[in-house]
Amino acid sequence: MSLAHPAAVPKHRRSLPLRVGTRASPLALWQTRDFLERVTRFCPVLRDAKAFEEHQLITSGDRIQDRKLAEIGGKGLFAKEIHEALLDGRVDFAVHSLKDLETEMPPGIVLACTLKREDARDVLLPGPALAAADPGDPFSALPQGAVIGTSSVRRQSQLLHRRPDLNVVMFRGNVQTRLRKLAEGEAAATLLALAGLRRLGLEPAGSVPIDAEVMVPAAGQGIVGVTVRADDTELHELLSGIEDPEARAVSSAERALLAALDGSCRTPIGGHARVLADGRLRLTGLVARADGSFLLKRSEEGSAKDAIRLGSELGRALRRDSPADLFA
Ligand SMILES: NCc1[nH]cc(CCC(=O)O)c1CC(=O)O
Repeated sequence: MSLAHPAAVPKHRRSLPLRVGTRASPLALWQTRDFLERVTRFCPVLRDAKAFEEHQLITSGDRIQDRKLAEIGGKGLFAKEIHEALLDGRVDFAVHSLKDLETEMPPGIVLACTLKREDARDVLLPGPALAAADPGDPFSALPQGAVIGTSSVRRQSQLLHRRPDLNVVMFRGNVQTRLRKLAEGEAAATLLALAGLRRLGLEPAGSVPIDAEVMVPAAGQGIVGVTVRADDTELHELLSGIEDPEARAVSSAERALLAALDGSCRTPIGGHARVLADGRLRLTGLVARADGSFLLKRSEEGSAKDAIRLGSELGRALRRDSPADLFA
């Protein structure tokens, strides 16, 4: 069956089904199935029930649940096995949370498209024992010494910088697991990505989104990215048809910032770009120490066409003005 569609007429025919690689968490599956629906809308020839085959892959990040990501080697762990399946030809493309993808793709793999961003903000979720947080100032509403569950050094550092009295405890596992721990009182509150909660329909009452310049999100947070083999030009062309140019611009700036900072995965780093009314980009970058004792945050504006340069330059400036040991 041919993949003919309005934007790209394929040069040759390939056989269906197309095999999509995905993690097996409820969020990953939601994102993958949502993506397939979008492709199908864009390319009606794929509306066949058998056009796609879902391959659920277990990654190292899924297997190791008892340690901080920062300690076990960071974000690449959610993608390594998926990249391998792609390079081995076991799958044809793969759907990822962009924030879990390393800034530089392994040789032979390209980021074929980035999808429209869901809300990039982190959200503060108070547990049952806590009154709803004050939307005006979510941090100061937390009681003295409160226990906050998170295993993200980025969230931890920003919290502790504002509230050194808080006690941060490790919270890992998928979104549902963390919500269960919160309900069982393992922490008074937790912080999660709003995007994941919203996609799963789990955005609880009383949760407070925190402005992205107050709690700087992770680069790529809220954006789904799709990878393909670099030599599969036909599929690359098809997938890039549903690219969201704004998501590409903001994520390019954020990921270039992250790459320029080249922190070890233990370094708390945040990056968030948005498009201003005049079409320019505003990028905010953050570097901190995990205990919050050092925190540097800066914003720059620039042309969306130069998103990568904007990110690299802000990243280099932040690096220059931070203690060298953060980048060991
Ligand atoms: N690290 C896990 C992860 N990867 C992507 C998301 C949320 C969805 C997104 O950012 O697109 C989450 C959960 C979280 O951080 O709360």
